[in-house]
Amino acid sequence: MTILADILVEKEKEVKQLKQNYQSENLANNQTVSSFYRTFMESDQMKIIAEIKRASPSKGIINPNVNPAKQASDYQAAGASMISVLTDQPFFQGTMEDLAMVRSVVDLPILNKDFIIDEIQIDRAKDYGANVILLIAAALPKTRLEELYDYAIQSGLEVLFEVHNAAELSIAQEIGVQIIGVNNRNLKTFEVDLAITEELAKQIDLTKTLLISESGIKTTADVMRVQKAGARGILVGETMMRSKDLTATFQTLRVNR
Ligand SMILES: O=P(O)(O)OC[C@@H](O)[C@@H](O)c1c[nH]c2ccccc12
Repeated sequence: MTILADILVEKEKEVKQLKQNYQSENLANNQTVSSFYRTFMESDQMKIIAEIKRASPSKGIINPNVNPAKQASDYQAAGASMISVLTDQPFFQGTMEDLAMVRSVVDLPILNKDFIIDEIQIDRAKDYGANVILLIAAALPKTRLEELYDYAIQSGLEVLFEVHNAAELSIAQEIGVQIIGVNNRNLKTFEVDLAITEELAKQIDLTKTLLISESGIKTTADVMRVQKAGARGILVGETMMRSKDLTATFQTLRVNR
């Protein structure tokens, strides 16, 4: 089995439990945050999405003792445009409480990074203060992706729709998503290659679609490469979590478009 398949088996269990125990508060999200799509599309700078990620299946333990609130406010102070919070527990050691803590200290949009397979996770993301959810094309059939996409949009959330190859990109385009994240890491083999962003970007209408390049970004040259391909933002986890000097790291990863 691939790691993605393993993760999805665990998610099925989590969702089953949630359905028994979790009562969505259906809170109106009344904190006004700016639109992810609009602010990124209108900016002439490459935007940085900084992630809170304690561990991962590909890298093992990265930064287990991170204080999510402190880390998020440091990200905001250093110039992040959005914070991504990994909330998967079994494989990434994240929690929904991490997300709630981050929400209480930043006013940036927040991405709930998880493996979403059911509407109840979208309700929960919103209840805990997320503005954006991730949908991973490789995780579900197209009909289900479309249902979850529509549900999230109707709930007032934005969706980062993640693809890794041309077939998944076609699905994104058929659904008509506004924001595409190209994951440079193959979730089945963990191989990372920035050429994936370059290849897929050629097939995207970048005047209408917001393109984010995700994973494996460490150097100025990496950022310049994906920005040249057409990305308006980068999603960076490990490099941020290992940084001893976030101001310097942000300077390294900041380039003009
Ligand atoms: O730590 P990195 O290589 O900078 O990657 C960050 C982010 O792209 C990665 O965490 C990620 C991208 N898509 C995902 C889907 C699920 C879990 C994690 C991810």
